[in-house]
Amino acid sequence: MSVVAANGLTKRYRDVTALDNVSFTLEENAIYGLLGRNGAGKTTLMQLITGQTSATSGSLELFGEHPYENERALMKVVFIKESQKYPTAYKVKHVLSLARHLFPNWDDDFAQSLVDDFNLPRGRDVRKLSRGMTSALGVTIGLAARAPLTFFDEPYLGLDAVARQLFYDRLLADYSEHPRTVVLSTHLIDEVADLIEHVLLLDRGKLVLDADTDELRGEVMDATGPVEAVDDFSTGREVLHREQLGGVVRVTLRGSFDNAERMRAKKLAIDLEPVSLQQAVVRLTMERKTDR
Ligand SMILES: Nc1ncnc2c1ncn2[C@@H]1O[C@H](COP(=O)(O)OP(=O)(O)OP(=O)(O)O)[C@@H](O)[C@H]1O
Repeated sequence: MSVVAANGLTKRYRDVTALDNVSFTLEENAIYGLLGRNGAGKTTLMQLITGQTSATSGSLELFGEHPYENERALMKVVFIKESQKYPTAYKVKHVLSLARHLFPNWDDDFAQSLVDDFNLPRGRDVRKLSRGMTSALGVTIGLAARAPLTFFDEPYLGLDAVARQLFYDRLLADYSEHPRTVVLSTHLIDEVADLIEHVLLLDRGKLVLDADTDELRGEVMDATGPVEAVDDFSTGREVLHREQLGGVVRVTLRGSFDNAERMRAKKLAIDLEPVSLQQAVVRLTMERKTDR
């Protein structure tokens, strides 16, 4: 059984179609990157899966059940967002004890070690935490909850680079000991590129990419060389981007590049280079734009 199964999922708000006929599954024990530009529909999708809103049409299953107002299914989920609000007059330690009661798989030792790692002041009122400390508290809860399905909706925006790296390291180490399904929604794509195994890319409500990260890396390449040779080599491949300077052109291509093809590129004096995940995502979303 898939952890999440969405079929033809659509969410409309008056004149905005936030999600448009989206179908995908989230499987057990994998780290997903939920990517897309501002307003692409990422938060809406996470809100639907976590039962915070209902779909206009389409079907959605969470652990085989309908998520809306379904406590049993939702017990298995933790959703951490950037602007997380906590009860007023709560101190950090109170938030942690609340979390201990909310999440069945909560690991208190792990939570305490994260509090130390992030230098969180246990006795401080949550309203008086800095932005970064608030993010660190969210990250601590999201990790220590060890929920079978964990969502991080950019909760680490306030974290500095060192703290973000700490988060990635702790996530990876804990995930390898306690595998679960993790969804990271982020704009810092290159930072998480080595972490995410699968990419879901939304573009204006549509799911434009649902691919394993490694496969994607192998199928999006920059080819640079003499115009005629590159144009010849591009035939049969999707051209995501093209830049020409005099007689030299660089194109971003999507397709398969086996050894024979790489040899052919070499013979044609074409320099073939894989693009970063961030670059691939930028090209894929920009290409859609010029499509319309
Ligand atoms: N409650 C709402 N009422 C009306 N429109 C909404 C509502 N929530 C979201 N939208 C619209 O739906 C679209 C998708 O928004 P969503 O927050 O899901 O995007 P996102 O990918 O999470 O964006 P970001 O990266 O900026 O956080 C946007 O056009 C947004 O304005």
